[in-house]
Amino acid sequence: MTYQLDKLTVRHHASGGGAPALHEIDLVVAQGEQLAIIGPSGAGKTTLLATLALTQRPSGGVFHAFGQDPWALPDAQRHLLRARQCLAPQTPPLPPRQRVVTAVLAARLPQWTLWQALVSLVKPANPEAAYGALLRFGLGDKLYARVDRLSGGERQRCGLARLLLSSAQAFLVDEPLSALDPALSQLTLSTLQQEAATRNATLICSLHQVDIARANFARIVGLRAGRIVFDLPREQVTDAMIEALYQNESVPPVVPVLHETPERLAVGACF
Ligand SMILES: Nc1ncnc2c1ncn2[C@@H]1O[C@H](COP(=O)(O)OP(=O)(O)OP(=O)(O)O)[C@@H](O)[C@H]1O
Repeated sequence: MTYQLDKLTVRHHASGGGAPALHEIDLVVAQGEQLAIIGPSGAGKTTLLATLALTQRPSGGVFHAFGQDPWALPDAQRHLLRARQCLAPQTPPLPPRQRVVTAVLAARLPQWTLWQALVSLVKPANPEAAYGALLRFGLGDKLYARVDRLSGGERQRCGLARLLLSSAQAFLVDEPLSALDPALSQLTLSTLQQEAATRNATLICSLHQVDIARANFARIVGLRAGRIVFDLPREQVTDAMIEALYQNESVPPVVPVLHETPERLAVGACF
C-alpha cells in the first residue's frame, strides 16, 4: 500500500479559520497504481499532492505513507520516507542560471554524499543519464542549455525528467501538461506512465484536461471544494458526473465597458 487516508483534513495556516483545503478525505492507493485527480481550480488537487509528498502536514484524520505515519516519525526518518517519493510541481523550482544537465541530475542528490553533490555542480556526474531522461521527453538537444532560456513547456518537461533519475517509488505530478501542446502532452504522459509501470511506482497525476485523464487513467478521482466527489474506474465516470464536478466553474463572458464613444477614441488615438 502506498497511501492510506482516512478522514484526512488539511488546513493551510494562511487560511486562518477559513474552510479546510481538504475535508475528511478517504483514499487508498495501492503500490503501482496509476490514477488521475481532476476537479475545478481551488478544489484541493495541489494540496492533496503536497500532503502525500509530506510537504504539507495534515490537521486531522489518519495518514499513512508506505505503511507508516510520517508525522509520528522523527525528522530524519520522515526525510527518508519523503525521499521514496518524488513531487513534480506544476512550475518546477529550477535555478534559472543552472544548466539543464545539472538541474536534472539534482534528482540524484538524496543518493549522493555532500562531496559528490559539490563535484557534480562543477562537472556533472552522469550526463549520459540526464541526456537519456531528457530524450524521453523530447528535450535531448537541451542538455547544456541554461534553464532560464527554456520555454515554459521545456522547463516543465525538464522538471519531469528529474523523476526518471530519482529512485522514487511514487510519482506525484501536478498538472504536467499545462504548458504543452497535444502531441507533447501525449508523449509526456506516456513517458510518465511507462516509467511508473516499469518500476512499479505509484503514479498520481492532477490534470485539468478531463478527456486526457479519462483516456489514459483507469482510475479517476474527482475533487471539488476539498472533498472527494467520486473515486471510480473510468468506465463508471459519466459525462453528467463531470458536468456536476465543474458546475458553475465556467468563466463569465467579459462585457467590454466603453468609457469613450468610438469617435472620441479615434481622435484620442491620433494625438
Ligand atoms: N498556501 C496557501 N495558503 C492558504 N490557502 C491556500 C494555500 N494554498 C492553497 N490554498 C487554498 O486551498 C484551496 C485548495 O487549493 P489548491 O491549490 O490545492 O487547489 P487546486 O485544485 O490545485 O487548484 P488549481 O487547479 O487552481 O491549481 C484553495 O481554496 C486555495 O485558495
